[in-house]
Amino acid sequence: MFNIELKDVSKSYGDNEVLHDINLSIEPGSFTAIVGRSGCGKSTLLRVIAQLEEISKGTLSFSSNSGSKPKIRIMFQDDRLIPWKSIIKNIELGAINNEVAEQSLQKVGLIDKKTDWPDQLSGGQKQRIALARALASNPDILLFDEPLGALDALTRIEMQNLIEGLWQQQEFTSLLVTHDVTEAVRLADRVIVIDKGTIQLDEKIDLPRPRERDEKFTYYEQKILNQILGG
Ligand SMILES: Nc1ncnc2c1ncn2[C@@H]1O[C@H](COP(=O)(O)OP(=O)(O)OP(=O)(O)O)[C@@H](O)[C@H]1O
Repeated sequence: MFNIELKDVSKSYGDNEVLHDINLSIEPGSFTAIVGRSGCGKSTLLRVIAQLEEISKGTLSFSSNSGSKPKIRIMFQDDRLIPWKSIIKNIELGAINNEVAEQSLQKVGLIDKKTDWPDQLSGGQKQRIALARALASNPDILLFDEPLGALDALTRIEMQNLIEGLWQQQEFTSLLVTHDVTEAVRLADRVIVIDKGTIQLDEKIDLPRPRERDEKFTYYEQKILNQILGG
């Protein structure tokens, strides 16, 4: 299990400094949500952690007892399935073998779709397949870049429950970028609010699971929303 450590991390695109001196330590197996206004740098932070972007300043490190490198997977708003491969073949791309791919498909409840083509599935089903593909590789760290943003409200809640359940089972470290504060409070142990490339609020969510939208839940929602809107 890996600790993710960012020290004084900045990221610029030309003259545009998108992240400024970010200091962040993320514990192994934790679930962190990153929220903030559009364009505040959420996705950039995720891509930096995924090492899809080079940082301009500071250090990013992953520490563990084993000394090995973490396996990091990322899930996007679009499913990124390969249209000319069947569902099971898509999942096998992430899996060690066929058996693991089938288990993963079972976990997301779509084993009966294994010989279908991506085009034959709904948007919600395709996102479940994308999740199955990411999980089939048994990642240490799973990054979610607004993966539920295009789904209808009911499918979204179903997916949230699925992600929560699988995270509890497989114990990977989760980082979720979302616009939806309710989603962040429902899923995360910790919610980070970013504005203008810096961390404005780092809130521990101290609620039992599964979470109910009770008084304490709405307290967190309101506090986080106020920070985003007022910050
Ligand atoms: N590849 C890039 N080249 C240049 N500028 C970029 C690049 N990627 C992002 N940016 C800029 O960095 C800033 C932050 O973008 P980012 O995608 O991280 O924001 P975000 O908070 O995820 O936004 P949204 O919620 O709208 O997805 C924006 O001003 C954006 O234009």
